[in-house]
Amino acid sequence: MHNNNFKIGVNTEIGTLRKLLVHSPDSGLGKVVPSKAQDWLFEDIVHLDTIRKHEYDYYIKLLMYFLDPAKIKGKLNEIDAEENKRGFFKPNHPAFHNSEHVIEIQNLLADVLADDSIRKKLTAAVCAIEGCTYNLQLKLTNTNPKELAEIFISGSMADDTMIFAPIPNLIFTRDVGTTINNHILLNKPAKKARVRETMLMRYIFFNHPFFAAYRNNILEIPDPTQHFLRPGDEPAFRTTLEGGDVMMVSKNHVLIGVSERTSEEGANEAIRLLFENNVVEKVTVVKIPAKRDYMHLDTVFTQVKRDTWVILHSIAHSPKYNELEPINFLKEPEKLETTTAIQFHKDKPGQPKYFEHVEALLNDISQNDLGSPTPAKIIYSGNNVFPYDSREQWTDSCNLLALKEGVVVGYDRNDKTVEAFKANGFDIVNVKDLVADLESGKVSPETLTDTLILMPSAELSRARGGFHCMSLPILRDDI
Ligand SMILES: NC(=O)NCCC[C@H](N)C(=O)O
Repeated sequence: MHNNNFKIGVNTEIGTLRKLLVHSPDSGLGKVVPSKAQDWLFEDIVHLDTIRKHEYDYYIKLLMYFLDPAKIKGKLNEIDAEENKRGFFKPNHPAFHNSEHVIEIQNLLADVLADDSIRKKLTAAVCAIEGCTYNLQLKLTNTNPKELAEIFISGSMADDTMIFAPIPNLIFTRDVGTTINNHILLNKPAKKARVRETMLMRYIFFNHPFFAAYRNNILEIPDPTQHFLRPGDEPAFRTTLEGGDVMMVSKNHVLIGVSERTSEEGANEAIRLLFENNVVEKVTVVKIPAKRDYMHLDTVFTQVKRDTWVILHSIAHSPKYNELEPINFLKEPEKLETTTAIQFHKDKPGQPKYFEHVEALLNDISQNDLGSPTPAKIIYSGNNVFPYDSREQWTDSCNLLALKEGVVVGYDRNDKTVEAFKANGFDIVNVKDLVADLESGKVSPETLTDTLILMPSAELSRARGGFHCMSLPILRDDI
């Protein structure tokens, strides 16, 4: 059924993207109610038709021109025709694109569920975490795999009856795992709303034929034994790690954010696994303030080119405090908004290296890991002008996806950040114009350089994640 030459391999954040996992907004996003929006980690309720037709579909089109042009080039009019009812974008529709480069998770799940034994096990597991009745479990076990995949993700039966909560954050595929060279590090979510996603992904990675050759390369973070012995639900010592906190910056070097979502314990386990399995030689832990605004490392910076990064200034350089102010003697150091970068080397246990600030780390990656002859250029969120710096970071100005080195995808709403890109010599294009030019042949993915592609964002940004979050790269070219 599938191509046996399926390869995975990512060793930078910016090499030309060849394959990624995505999930298009499913009906579950249209079921988020105001009273649950925060619990389900959405900032607001979203309008399903708009988020799909007027926002996310453009992302799929763009990805197709770059990663799988044969599926789209010359066919755009037909794909967009009213009478085709977006079939190209709907996983269970006969006209669905079924790309093996822009890979829809719901379809991988359906493939895995076609196996009777896996369907039984996974249905039992989902029913256990969602507290379903045994009768419902039997009914689900006997449901057609494609329909069942949709139910597991949306939380609703085909007749629209809700049987459990949706998992609307599955659109943020970044967070479920990370490709590190030819290994996959699975997440261990901090938030309850993301637990079912993780379980579905575990079954996919361990059972889908695409990943058959890599089964021994899947790294799972265990809980330490003493975890079970602690009284109560002690959140302070939980071992958690979410993919948005992991960045594969160069062949031998991974960044791990310790954040609202990834704990020190989670980072510790990940480092141990990466070193024991000889996956990389260096891991740098970047500790950022644990707050909702920052959530994951990729919400405060991402890489654009080997010598260019976009970052929130207060993360790049921890705010300077007036040491005469009493407040600095009253607060615990960790409650101050400081950010630290600590590098661990596989061959130098117990001898971490400290960076003066995050910008120094980024410069070290650009020059020493990636061979940039000139120091790193830093583009700041909101052009580093108050209050646009934090406003635009909140709407993902720092959360860009590189389609290739220098060509990045971001939201159209972060005006000051866009100005900063322009000032740094980047072309700014609107995705609608770009898609038209890619279709007509006026522009080609190969010739595009130094460009920020602006995407419509009014609804997507309410879900609190950008295109870095909405992508799980599994194959990139070396740079
Ligand atoms: N890597 C990311 O920062 N992902 C964004 C996740 C947004 C989602 N609403 C969440 O809070 O988990």
